[in-house]
Amino acid sequence: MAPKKGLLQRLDEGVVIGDGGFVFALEKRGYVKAGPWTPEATVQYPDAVRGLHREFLRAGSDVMQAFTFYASDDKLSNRGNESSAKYTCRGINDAACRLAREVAEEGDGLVAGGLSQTPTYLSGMSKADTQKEFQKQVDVFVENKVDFLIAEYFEHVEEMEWAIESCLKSGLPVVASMCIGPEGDLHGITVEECAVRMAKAGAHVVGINCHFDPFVTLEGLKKMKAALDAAGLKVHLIAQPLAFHTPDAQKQGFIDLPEFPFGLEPRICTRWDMHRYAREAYDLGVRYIGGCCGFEAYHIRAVAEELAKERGKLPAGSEKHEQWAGGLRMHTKPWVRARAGRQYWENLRPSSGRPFSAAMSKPDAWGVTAGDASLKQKKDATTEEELTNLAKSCKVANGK
Ligand code: MET
Ligand SMILES: [Zn+2]
Repeated sequence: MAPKKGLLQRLDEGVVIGDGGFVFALEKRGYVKAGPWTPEATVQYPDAVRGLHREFLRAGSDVMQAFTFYASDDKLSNRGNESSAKYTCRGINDAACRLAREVAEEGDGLVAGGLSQTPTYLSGMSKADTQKEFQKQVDVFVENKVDFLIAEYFEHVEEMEWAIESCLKSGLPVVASMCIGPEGDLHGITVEECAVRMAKAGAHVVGINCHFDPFVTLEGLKKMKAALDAAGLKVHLIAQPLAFHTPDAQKQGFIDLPEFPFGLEPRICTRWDMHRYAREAYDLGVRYIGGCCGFEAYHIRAVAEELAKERGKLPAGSEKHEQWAGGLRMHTKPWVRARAGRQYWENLRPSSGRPFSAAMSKPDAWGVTAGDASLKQKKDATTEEELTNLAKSCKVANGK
């Protein structure tokens, strides 16, 4: 058997499809707790994690991202989290790598180990302290022989540069993806400068994940591309946006919207939104195209179907999904059979079914970020008194 092609060769030759949102999907299924959003499920519920990898593989994902989001030791022991003590940082990351590899081997998938932003940085601690947390995860990724590393969900380019430096020591290809939009990072660095700094730090692929919808994300990527081209920096681009519409989000993205995280459902993108996203991303020159929170397997399948010509194949999951609603030709009712075509779904404006819902919300906009005292993290659980004080500043809870 020919050896597997690596990430960079695949990107040079064509398009690579990423996976979808693990913490969000597994939270809904009952295996991840919203709040800490840590991935101890790799040890507690390996079947659930394995099953989700399989769904994405069947939908067309070329990459199995090991479920190591927020699996730095400091996050696993933040605000009363007992996952570090119970399962250990090493145990959770190691199990994640094994599960991803197991499923990747069932197809032609690549395995990525992932780092994300840390409470250590958010608390204003040093580069050495922050990199110590990264190193614990990178060591496990190297031992498990992952195919590449992905530093994702960073909202400050400074912490991202530190993560890239830690990743590069492994000798593996490094993907760097920030959760920022067209307005740039949370310390006021423009999206253009973030891209240039990630590339200069040595990342092989740079871009954006999470926090914004596919189309806002692509606006950010357009700016990144222009800045990279102007600086003569040759790197590939990655997009892994939300599957929620966020036209009203500000700098801090969807976590600032009042519906985050338990009332976002009316904003979910359709599979047809994802066709448009995949096409626009490809046309912009993005070659690593995937998803983040809210992306389920059918969203990834839509990306794979839109890019079927470019990839020379359809995903296995298309067995149960004829292109452009073709399966509806088998429907019993004539008005539903009439919908068996591309034009119908491209012209549809779906309604929300909620008569008193507005199209947009007002973000919370507390305006604090790393360096602010209110963002200092701690190991102790949040107290009742702290909660009561926080609720006083909360508009929705006070009926405003
Ligand atoms: N790759 C991570 C996941 O899907 C990214 C989460 S962003 C909050 O869980
Ligand atoms: Zn996300």
